[in-house]
Amino acid sequence: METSIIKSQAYGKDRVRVVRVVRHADGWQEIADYWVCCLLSGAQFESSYTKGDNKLVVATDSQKNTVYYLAKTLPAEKVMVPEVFATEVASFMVKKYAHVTSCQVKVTTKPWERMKFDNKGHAHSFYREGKETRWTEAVVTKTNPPSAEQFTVKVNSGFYDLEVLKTTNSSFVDFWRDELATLPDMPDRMLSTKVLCQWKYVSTDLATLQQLPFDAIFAGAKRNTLDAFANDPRAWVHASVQTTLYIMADRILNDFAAVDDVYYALPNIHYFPFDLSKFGLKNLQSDAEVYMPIADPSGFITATISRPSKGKF
Ligand SMILES: O=c1[nH]c(=O)c2[nH]c(=O)[nH]c2[nH]1
Repeated sequence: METSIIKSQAYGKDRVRVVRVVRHADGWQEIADYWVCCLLSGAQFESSYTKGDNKLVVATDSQKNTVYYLAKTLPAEKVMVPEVFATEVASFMVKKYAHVTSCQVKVTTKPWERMKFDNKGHAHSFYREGKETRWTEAVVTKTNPPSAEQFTVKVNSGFYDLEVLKTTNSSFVDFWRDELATLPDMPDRMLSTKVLCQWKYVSTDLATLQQLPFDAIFAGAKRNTLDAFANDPRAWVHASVQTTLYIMADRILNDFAAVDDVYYALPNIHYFPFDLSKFGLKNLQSDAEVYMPIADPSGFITATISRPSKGKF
């Protein structure tokens, strides 16, 4: 039997999630958010496939570290443009390793749009354009069945998948400490969530209910969500996602008398600063510029907020 030959090979790390923040002295911040795939090839890697010989194998873990290392050490303008960053990573690999003859780097990005208030771009708050879905559900119930004379109308409206992110002005400190608590205080952190917001209208009069300015209330709920997230003066550094949630809902209830209560579900999508201290680089706490977003698990903060007269039940 003929021994099989390798016709082609390439190996590396896929879906390296790297986020780079550029913080300007005047408070203006920029963000790049990438999925990176880095693959190495070279004839000398053949023995790792055919002979179990790892001596020349640059671990895929090291390739991942290199992506974060370069995101930190390259000048910002070489990181913020995907094409430039891809060529930088690929050329770094072929220059550093004599036995690497080719490096293929794919960078996929989903841009964060800068939030705008009064037509002015916000310094550090972003959203993903056009991602959210508007949604509604109506339930009409007879009060004295089978009579169709009287009924109540309940309408739930809302939106989900509104993705927002702020690169600063969020914190989480002074939480419960015991032997199971390992999270350090975070006086300034990245905050990102995918908002689900839902509100309720209740009426016994269909015609009156149908006159409500549903489109304006939807727009107002979204505006309040973004504005509370980015700007609310009650807490420029929101103490927690819980506080942010309460402020968002409170603003909607204040703006729209027709809204009975507001429910939010806010996943706290974690972006952890990547620890580069092994490479002599400071990237933790106030030095954080390069982050690793974590798909799972996320925090998950929920609450239904109503006016005081409504009580708790
Ligand atoms: O805003 C937050 N609320 C929490 O309850 C919590 N828990 C945690 O680990 N991080 C955070 N952040």
